Amino acid sequence: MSQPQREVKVAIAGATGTVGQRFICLLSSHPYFRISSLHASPRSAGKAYKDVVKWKQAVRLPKGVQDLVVRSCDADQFGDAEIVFSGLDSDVAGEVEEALRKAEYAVFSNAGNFRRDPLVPLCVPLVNPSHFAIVPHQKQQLGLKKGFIITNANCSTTGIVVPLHALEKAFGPLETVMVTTMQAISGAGYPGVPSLDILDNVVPYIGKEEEKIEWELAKILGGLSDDMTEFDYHSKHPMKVSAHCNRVPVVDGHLECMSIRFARRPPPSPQQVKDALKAFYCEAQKMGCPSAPQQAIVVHEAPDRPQPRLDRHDENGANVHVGRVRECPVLDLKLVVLSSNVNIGAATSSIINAEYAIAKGIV
Ligand SMILES: NC(=O)C1=CN([C@@H]2O[C@H](COP(=O)(O)OP(=O)(O)OC[C@H]3O[C@@H](n4cnc5c(N)ncnc54)[C@H](OP(=O)(O)O)[C@@H]3O)[C@@H](O)[C@H]2O)C=CC1
Ligand SMILES: N[C@@H](CC(=O)OP(=O)(O)O)C(=O)O
Repeated sequence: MSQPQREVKVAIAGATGTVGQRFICLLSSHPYFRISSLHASPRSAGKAYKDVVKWKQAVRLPKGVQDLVVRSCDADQFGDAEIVFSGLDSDVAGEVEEALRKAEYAVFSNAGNFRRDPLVPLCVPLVNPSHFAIVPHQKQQLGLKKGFIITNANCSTTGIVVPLHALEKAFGPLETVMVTTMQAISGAGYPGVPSLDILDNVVPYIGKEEEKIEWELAKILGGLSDDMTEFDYHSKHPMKVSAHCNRVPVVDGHLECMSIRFARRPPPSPQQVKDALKAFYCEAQKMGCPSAPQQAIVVHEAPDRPQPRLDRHDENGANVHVGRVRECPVLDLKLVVLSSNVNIGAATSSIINAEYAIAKGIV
């Protein structure tokens, strides 16, 4: 590919939030996406972006957006944008995204509202952009010409599904996945978890998170029916998944410890697994999506890596880091995964999804 011959106007809904701010950072230097409007709640609408945002990024607020007047999320406020990136709170994302789709916008969402919808792809761009093939059916069912919704996954799901997919590609289906997460506080948005709850502490509960991981993996790792109208949810090889989710006092970067069992006997060795993870090269890379990482999975040999503070900024947070690959005395294999929850776990995934959709002529 695959650079389009034109600039593509994009709007950001939820532009003032944690994910919205990442969208602004990433899109401000994008080769062909151009931010045309910013949208947030009625509390922010009508005011200059710089006056309403609580900017928490470690780079300056880009000049091009400072004075943009924030608009509401009513569909008639999105003008001539072709794509809407949504970092909306899930309390409002359902209604807003539905209205935007109906108004013929291509919506790439981080919110959980449509992930289980049988017409909507749940796409981690390093894993299953092949699911975009259901989009014509989504449009046809709803009587739309251009409007559709594509979501990305929960951020903890995203980190682990990349190596799990690489392992399924190399060694066949997985039978069991057990994962314990240590999730950064930025995952809870802003202001998020009160400092008196999280400092000097670990909170062993994140509402609905375990159920999301346990459900989302099967949709992402599964395929599509031959006629491209239904997801198969990995039903030929049912996979048992169990998750424990914890909030830890780290700003960005979710660390996840995982044990897995393969269907195949004997299972691959740790060395074979490391080789397969290093060799993993995905469709978004092949298509030349500008925001895709060079190395999708970085494998560490040092016994104390990956770590959030040291590894979350690699390739602008667009890749996934794996370490401590070793045999598991209960299942087959265990390893540690680190991913940037605000980048590949959120904004970067939506942006690569949109780049891929453009490369495939879906937008
Ligand atoms: N943080 C993360 O790591 C990840 C987050 N997500 C998902 O992404 C979405 C955004 O998360 P995050 O950025 O953390 O959340 P934040 O709470 O930081 O931001 C929420 C955004 O939604 C806007 N909003 C709130 N209420 C309304 C309303 N009534 N009408 C219109 N806009 C409204 C806010 O605008 P205003 O400032 O005006 O109130 C703000 O821009 C959520 O659905 C979340 O589940 C997914 C993966 C990872
Ligand atoms: N719940 C995640 C972030 C998130 O917003 O996930 P979801 O998009 O599934 O609601 C976390 O706290 O780290």
